[in-house]
Amino acid sequence: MINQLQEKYQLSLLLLLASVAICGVSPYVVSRYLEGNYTSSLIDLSLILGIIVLVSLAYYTKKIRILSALIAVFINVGVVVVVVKNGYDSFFWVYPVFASIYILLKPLEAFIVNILAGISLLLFADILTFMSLDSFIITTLMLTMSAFVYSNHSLKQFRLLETLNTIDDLTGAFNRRALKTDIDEIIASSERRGDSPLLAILDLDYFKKVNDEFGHAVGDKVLKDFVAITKANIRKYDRLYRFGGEEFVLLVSDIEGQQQNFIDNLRKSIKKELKTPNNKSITVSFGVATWIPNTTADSWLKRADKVLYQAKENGRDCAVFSNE
Ligand SMILES: Nc1nc2c(ncn2[C@@H]2O[C@H](COP(=O)(O)OP(=O)(O)OP(=O)(O)O)[C@@H](O)[C@H]2O)c(=O)[nH]1
Repeated sequence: MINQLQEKYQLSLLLLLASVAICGVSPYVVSRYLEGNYTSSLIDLSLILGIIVLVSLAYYTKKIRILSALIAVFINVGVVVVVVKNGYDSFFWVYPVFASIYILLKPLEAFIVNILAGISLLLFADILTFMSLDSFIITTLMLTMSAFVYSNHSLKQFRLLETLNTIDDLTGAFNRRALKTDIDEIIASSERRGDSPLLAILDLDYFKKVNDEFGHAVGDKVLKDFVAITKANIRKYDRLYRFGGEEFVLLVSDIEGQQQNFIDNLRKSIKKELKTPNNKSITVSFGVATWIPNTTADSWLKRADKVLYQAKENGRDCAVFSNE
């Protein structure tokens, strides 16, 4: 979920960057060709074509992070080459290129890439023949540092947005929206790699009684405690989602051969640690369905829900595995 949001955002920025590069650099390809400056025209043309190819690859392969990094290096090398070749005439391209690196990389990475490009300019281009060293250092540093601050701030805002979009604010578990995306991803990766994930629906037993006896605020705290205990007893890559009310979904990535033990241990840990204010154990019923070929998000949830019903019928505080 988180990645998908970021992916879409990054992809739209890449498309914007490609459009700006085409509109901004194309006139120079033509004018330099007409002036007889064929090498510069060819360098500009290569820059445009390279950006188009890399952005198209990002669009079709969705390997956005690595291709963004390649584009960043490509355009920074490009601008150094252009300034080495054309000197003062092309120097001012340094500023928009340095700023656009922040679209492509994380703030610190962009900062480092820009510093390296700045050093390369000093080493390989004759910029000190038309500007002083202080002017070069101060103007490029001011630009890259302002872009760093802005980009860092945007990154923080983006992360906050991701959290608001994917986390249940009462319990801190992932929300239903995140579940939908993650189930689709886990199904796709199981089909590709033959993993054995499982999906379990966890439903607190007699939770209404907790609310009735101790009040809604205590009920809320029990839900939060349940999430904290469950998270502490699952592995790093397993994820817990609030499905609604006192019902949660657990997605366990790859657990071939240990499903029964894993679920039993989790159920027992919750029973041991989750308590009412008068120290009575709160138990949980589990409906568990392992991934099988041709599973869809819907059919997976339905299989788990069906056996959850059986677990409740069997007297609760137990786990039933689907054999469908
Ligand atoms: N405190 C609190 N209660 C909630 C929340 N969401 C749902 N509930 C309560 O959860 C209770 C669910 O009750 P039931 O569906 O009857 O389930 P149960 O009492 O756990 O019984 P079984 O599932 O059959 O064992 C209801 O009383 C809801 O009001 C919440 O966010 N906070």
